[in-house]
Amino acid sequence: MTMRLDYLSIFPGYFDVLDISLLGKAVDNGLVEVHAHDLRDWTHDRHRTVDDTPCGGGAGMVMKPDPWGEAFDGIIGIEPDPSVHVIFPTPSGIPFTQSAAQELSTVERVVFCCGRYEGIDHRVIDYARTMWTVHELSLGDYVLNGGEVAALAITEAVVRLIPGFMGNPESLAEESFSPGQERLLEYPLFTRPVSWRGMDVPEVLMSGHHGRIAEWRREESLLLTRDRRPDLTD
Ligand SMILES: N#Cc1c(-c2ccc3cc[nH]c3c2)n[nH]c1N
Repeated sequence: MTMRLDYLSIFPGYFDVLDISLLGKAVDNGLVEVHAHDLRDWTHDRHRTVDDTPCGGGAGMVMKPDPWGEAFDGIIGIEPDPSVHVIFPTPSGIPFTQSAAQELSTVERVVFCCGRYEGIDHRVIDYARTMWTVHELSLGDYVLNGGEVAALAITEAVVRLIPGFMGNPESLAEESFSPGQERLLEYPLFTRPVSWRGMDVPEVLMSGHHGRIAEWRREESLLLTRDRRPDLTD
């Protein structure tokens, strides 16, 4: 399966980075197909206007619905298709989680709508919900200036789960938040040299005793999770 990823933004250059590193390899291997679009290509005035003042007053500007609608028509089409997943990164969205990444990794087409200013006219989201499967997702409780960075983070979390992307799929199984990990944070990692600036790798990890190593790692995960993410232990 090839996953097609579209990005709608007034800063499409943000997505040039998708041509490098592992993601670039996924593109070369035909696992993903990436298309970034400049929302201003669907404006018709001299200034290529995409924003206007908010109805009801308030600070900042709101993204006009017209360019989004015409971009949808051009990029996705005018017929409803629930197999297309449209993602609106937004601070008011549902927290993005590993399980959401897992679900999205099986989808064939994802369109990211990256807002700027104070956000996008709500009718754009309402319209998208009549046509496609819509996800309003938040990366976390902090404020970004737009949806592009969130779209990149969601992309990386999703694409790495596509079968065939990771050289060694077993490495996915032990990561924090992986299914079956009891929602435990990953244990501390070490590699050579065994001694570095007066600090040694824990002896148990050099013992070759797999049972004790597994026990040490689980205990470390439990301690870390209890200390940093007690919410995961509920
Ligand atoms: N996802 C997400 C976000 C955002 C975000 C997303 C889109 C826009 C458009 C204008 N400002 C934005 C902030 N802030 N914090 C998050 N976790």
